[in-house]
Amino acid sequence: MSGIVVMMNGLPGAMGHEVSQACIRRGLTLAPVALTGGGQPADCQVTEGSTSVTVKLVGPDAAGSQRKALEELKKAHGNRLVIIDFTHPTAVNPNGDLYTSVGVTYVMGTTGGDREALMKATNDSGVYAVIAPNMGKQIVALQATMERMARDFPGAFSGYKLEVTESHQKTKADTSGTAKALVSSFQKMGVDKFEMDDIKMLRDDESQKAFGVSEEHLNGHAWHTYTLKSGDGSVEFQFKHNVSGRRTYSEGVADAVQFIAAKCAEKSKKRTFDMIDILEAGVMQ
Ligand SMILES: NC(=O)C1=CN([C@@H]2O[C@H](COP(=O)(O)OP(=O)(O)OC[C@H]3O[C@@H](n4cnc5c(N)ncnc54)[C@H](OP(=O)(O)O)[C@@H]3O)[C@@H](O)[C@H]2O)C=CC1
Ligand SMILES: O=C(O)C1=N[C@H](C(=O)O)C[C@H](O)C1
Repeated sequence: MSGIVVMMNGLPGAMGHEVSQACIRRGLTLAPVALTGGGQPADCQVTEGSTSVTVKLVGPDAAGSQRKALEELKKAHGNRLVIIDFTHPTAVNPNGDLYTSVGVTYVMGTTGGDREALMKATNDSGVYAVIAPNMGKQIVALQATMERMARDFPGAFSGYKLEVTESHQKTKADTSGTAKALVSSFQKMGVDKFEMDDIKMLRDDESQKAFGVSEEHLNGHAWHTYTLKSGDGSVEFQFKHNVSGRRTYSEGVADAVQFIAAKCAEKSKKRTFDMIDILEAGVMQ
C-alpha cells in the first residue's frame, strides 16, 4: 500500500528517533506532529539522509490537544494513517484508549501497562493494531519457536529450574516485555515455579559492565540470558539474545506499519496482530 503516513508518538525519545528514521528509509511519510510526554520542547527535528522533518510535539498538558491532533491527522489521511507508539509503560493504556476511541490503526511497541486491558480495548473497538514487546526479526523468531515448543512439547522442561537476567539502560521503567513473553513459554514447558517478579533486572552501570555490556551501550542495550538447569544440576540449557543499540527493532516496526496498513485496506476480518503473525506472513525484511 502506498502513501502511508506515520505519526511517531514518543518522539523525541530514543525509539521515536530510530523508528522515524527507519520509516523514512522505507519511503513512508512522517507526520509533522507527534504526541510526547511532559516537559518536552515544542518540536524536534528528525533527519534521515537528505530528508529532514520538523515534528511538532503535543504534550499531555493541554486538555484535548492530543485527541485533536489525532483527529486532524485521521481527517487528513483516513486509512493511510498509522500511529506508532514507543512511549512509556504508564502511557500504554491511556494511549491505547485514545487510539481506539478515535478509531485509528496503530502499532504499539511500548511495553508494560495492563496488557490484558489493552488487548480487550483493542479487540472491542475493531481498530487494526499490531501489539508486540519486541520487533526485532530474529528475536520474534525465537519467541515463535519457544511458543511452538511449548505447544508441541508441554512439560519438556518439567523439574528444571529457570533463571532469567535482563539488562537494559537505567532509564527503562519496567521489566522487559520480551523476557516476560519468553518466561510465559518456559512456564508452559513445565519449569519449576517461576513468577515474573523472579526476572532479575540489571539497571546500574557496574552490574551491566560485569554482565558484559560495553561502556558505549550502557545508554541503549537489551541483553537477555535464560538459563534452565535440571533438578540434579547435571544438564544446563542457555538461551541468550544480546542487542546493543536499538536499530534492529526499527526495521521490524516499518514492517509492522506496512503490514497493518495493508490489512486495514483489505478489510481483514482479523484485526489484532502480533509480530509473530507478521513473521509468519513472510513480510519481515
Ligand atoms: N517493541 C520493541 O521492539 C521495543 C520496545 N521498546 C519499548 O519502547 C518504549 C520506549 O522506549 P525508549 O524509546 O527507549 O524510551 P525513551 O524514554 O527514550 O522515550 C520515551 C518517550 O516517550 C515520551 N512519553 C512519555 N509519556 C508519554 C505519553 N503519555 N505520550 C507520548 N509520549 C510519552 C517520553 O517523554 P518524557 O521523557 O517527557 O516522559 C519520551 O520522549 C519502552 O516501553 C520500551 O520498552 C523499546 C525498544 C524495542
Ligand atoms: O526498553 C528497551 O530498550 C527494550 N524494551 C523491550 C522489552 O521490554 O522487552 C524490547 C527490548 O528488550 C528493548
